Amino acid sequence: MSIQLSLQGIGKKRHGESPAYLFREITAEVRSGQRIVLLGTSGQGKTTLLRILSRLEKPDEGTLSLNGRPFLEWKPQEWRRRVCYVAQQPVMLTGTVEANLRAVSELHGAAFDKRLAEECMAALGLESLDWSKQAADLSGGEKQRTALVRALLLQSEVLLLDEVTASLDPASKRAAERLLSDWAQKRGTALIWITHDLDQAAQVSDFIWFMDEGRLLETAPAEEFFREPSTRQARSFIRRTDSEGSLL
Ligand SMILES: Nc1ncnc2c1ncn2[C@@H]1O[C@H](COP(=O)(O)OP(=O)(O)OP(=O)(O)O)[C@@H](O)[C@H]1O
Repeated sequence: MSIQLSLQGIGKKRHGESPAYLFREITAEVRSGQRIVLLGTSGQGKTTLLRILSRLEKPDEGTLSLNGRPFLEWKPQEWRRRVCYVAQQPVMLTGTVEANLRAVSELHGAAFDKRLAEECMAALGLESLDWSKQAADLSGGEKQRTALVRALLLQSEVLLLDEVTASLDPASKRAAERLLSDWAQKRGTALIWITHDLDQAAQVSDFIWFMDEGRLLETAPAEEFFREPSTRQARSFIRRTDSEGSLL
């Protein structure tokens, strides 16, 4: 499998004048079709890291490369088409559901694949949603699923998923997990997925990245991570998360 995205010594300083780092020395590789779950307690900087990976924020240290080409050699929009960030709070554009679904292809001058959009909407239980409805009038869960489909239609090489099932009911959550895993397997899209739900993490991951104390402390095959985490911090994280259900 080819390496798609490479992170070399990525660091981000804390806001303000403080010389302290939110995280640093993040080095890892992401290969085609890998399903990676990014775990860690609140405030470790998981969202910030994903935003750096899609170039919505700049790192203070280190470099990224995509398919062997350093990030500064890519136009930001070209990069973001390939490394797509899906936020926890879906941002709906003004206009209809259909306008939202078409927005991505319009932005990138590509043909709109209506059939693919219909298939994805149906896979997420939105087959009867009226596409002429104003996106602003959708429920939270409908918005989250529509935003996910809109991102899938970009057909990026890497999808960065920030708690994208947080406002879904259990059946819709399972449907999203299935769709995204199938998507990774069939298309070779790599997924980096933040979740606080350890059952979901075990379900949707091949690899776990675990952040703590401002570092990427573990990168391990998921089965190995859950069976025998190699750091005291990860053991304690799993114990606490298991006993509390989640660590929001
Ligand atoms: N330069 C910075 N960029 C982003 N966040 C920063 C920075 N400096 C300090 N912070 C703080 O660090 C935390 C990082 O938040 P972030 O959402 O990235 O973490 P997270 O691990 O995803 O948390 P959660 O699991 O709660 O979503 C926030 O409390 C933020 O205010």
